[in-house]
Amino acid sequence: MHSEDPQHPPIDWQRHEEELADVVQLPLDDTDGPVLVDTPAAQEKPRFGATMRRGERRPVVPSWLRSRAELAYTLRWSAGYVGHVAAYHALRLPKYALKLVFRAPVGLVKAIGGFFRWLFDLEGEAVRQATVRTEDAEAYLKLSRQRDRRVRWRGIVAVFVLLALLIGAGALAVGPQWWTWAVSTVAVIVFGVAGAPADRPLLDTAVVRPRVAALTSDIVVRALSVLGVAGINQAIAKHPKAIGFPAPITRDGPGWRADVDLPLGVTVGEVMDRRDKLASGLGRPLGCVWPEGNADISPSRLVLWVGDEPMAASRQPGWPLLKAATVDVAKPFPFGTDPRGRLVHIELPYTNVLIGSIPGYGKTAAVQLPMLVAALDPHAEVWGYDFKGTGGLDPLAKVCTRYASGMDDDTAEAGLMALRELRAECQRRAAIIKRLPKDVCPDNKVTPELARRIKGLHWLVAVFDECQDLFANAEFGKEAGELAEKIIKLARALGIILVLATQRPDAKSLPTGVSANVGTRFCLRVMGQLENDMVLGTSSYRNGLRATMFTKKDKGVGYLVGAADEAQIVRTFYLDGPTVEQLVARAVAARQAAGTLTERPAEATTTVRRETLLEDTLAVIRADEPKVWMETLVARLAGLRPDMYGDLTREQLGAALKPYGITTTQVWGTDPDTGKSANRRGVERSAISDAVAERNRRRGGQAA
Ligand SMILES: Nc1ncnc2c1ncn2[C@@H]1O[C@H](COP(=O)(O)OP(=O)(O)OP(=O)(O)O)[C@@H](O)[C@H]1O
Repeated sequence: MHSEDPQHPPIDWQRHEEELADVVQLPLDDTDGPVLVDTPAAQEKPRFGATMRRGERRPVVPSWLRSRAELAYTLRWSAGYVGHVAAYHALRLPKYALKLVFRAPVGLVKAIGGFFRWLFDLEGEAVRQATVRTEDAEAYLKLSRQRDRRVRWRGIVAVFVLLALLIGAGALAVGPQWWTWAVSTVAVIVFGVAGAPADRPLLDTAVVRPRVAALTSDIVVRALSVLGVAGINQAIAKHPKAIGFPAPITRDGPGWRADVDLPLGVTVGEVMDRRDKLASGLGRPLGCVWPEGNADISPSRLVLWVGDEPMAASRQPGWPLLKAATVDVAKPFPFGTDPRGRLVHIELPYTNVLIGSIPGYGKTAAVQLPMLVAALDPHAEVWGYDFKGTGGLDPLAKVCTRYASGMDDDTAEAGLMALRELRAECQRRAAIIKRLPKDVCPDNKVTPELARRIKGLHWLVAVFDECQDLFANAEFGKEAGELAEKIIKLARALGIILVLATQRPDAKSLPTGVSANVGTRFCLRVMGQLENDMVLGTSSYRNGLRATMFTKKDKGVGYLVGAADEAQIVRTFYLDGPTVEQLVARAVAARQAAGTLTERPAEATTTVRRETLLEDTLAVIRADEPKVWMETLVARLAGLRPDMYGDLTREQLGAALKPYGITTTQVWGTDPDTGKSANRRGVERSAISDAVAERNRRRGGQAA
């Protein structure tokens, strides 16, 4: 009913209510009586402008045109497709020519037959015969007259055609030879095509396209109704159109996209939980069916994308940085592709990265990507720690300033030392930034410009793969967790990027202070809500981000949160061993050219065993020696354990002792070979005995 209709003036609710109150003595005081809740004002539709403002604007330029990489990929694909089809048919040209030659006589006979049928109007013959059989004289006369008329004018046309053909033939006879060839070729092609059997086309099939059924609203509704979600079934039983489609189902990349409004009270999470049933209802492989939520609109808005082929099986383009000579860490880098085949980028500056999954689903492969990006930037520093010791990151060791791999306490301790160093590095960097003038560093943070220009503020990417083995370590875990939390909170603005990967994201193996403060999260397949929420953030599971829906085949496929406004499903780029080695070789070359490879402290390659180094050093210093030169220590250690310390240099020993807080000082002493006294680098015995005591105290405390 229209409110301006003079027949139906707007209802005066106020008056009715007052009248009603007079009759039934309704209390009108709204504090202690029923209130009229559905007021006319509330029933009004929102004004045009308000709804327009909330409307979702479709992108003007399609996504594949907006991204340079995607445009390049689409153009490359199109060129490749056209090239393939052209080459395929070019090779078969002789075969096609032969086919045409053999088919041309049949085509000629067909053409002549057709011509005579047309000339004598033979199509109508059957009807004329029928009128003879039924002895319908009038109809027969009509048809015969029509036939005579037709045959007359068709005969005249035929005479002209024949004349034209004769003149043509004459011209060919007197014209140059190539005319004859040209006309014969055209005639063979035309009659060859006309003579082709209907079931055997002339051209072979250059590209076999997989046949996939289109997605329709009926199919979607049917699939949703077999999920066993009570809310959906009841709503459909009451009203067959209870499931709404706010936008037409469209082709989106290599698949279909359906925007679906689930019935009231049903959430997208309930559908995502039953992704396998949904796939079965749609009659598609599981890897093709990707339900997503759009919580900005409503928890019941489902965006269903159904791919033509399973995501894990579809061909992924190569990593776009495969050919790059150098890379800039400050720029977003391609991390993977989404189900629609579009590139997904992540940024490293000002964020930390957490990657989690059950074993064997692509954590190490995912961790390698930011590591390689940092490695390919000759001015960035990379640290790598692998606490499971399977050697997944070994190929990258060459470009790491610090690297350790192993599942022993040594590696865990090295990890702890690295975290202590990172903490100290944070303080150093903060001090540098504080000293910088405000116009150079207005936001008190490392900018790409500062990272490039100022020594000590370069990007530092520190990777801790299988970090659960560090954080759950009985001896070093607690301190490591506390340090990691502090670093994560501090380091973002200071150019330090922590990348953590874990296969056991629970409170013990991943301190909540760490998991709560990471900016970029990538969750591959996990088994439960707890792990899911530890990696993706609290309430993620409830909000429909469920990495539990990934199946056995979804290797390298996970939810990426924090890289864009919305969570994205991403399949990471997978680089095999030889490819990684190639990239590392290129990174090494770039670093050599830039003179940054030499920055690696000798400690990174040393084979010094940390657990005995302190004790061994203390053992070779006599109790009456307060200070000892480094070279004396190196010589004595080599004498103590030649196989272990035989190749040890002063620099390596210094670097190996540094993480324990032992620094070298000037020591006055006498050279035993020359008898001359001199001031050289050395260490104090007390520093070493303090470090041993501190270590024993820690171990004792842990054991207690
Ligand atoms: N993006 C990807 N695409 C395809 N396959 C992948 C991808 N990422 C990983 N895989 C496959 O998964 C396997 C396991 O990967 P990876 O070693 O990185 O897993 P992980 O989670 O680190 O395992 P673990 O916890 O045992 O160390 C790889 O060997 C590879 O075959």
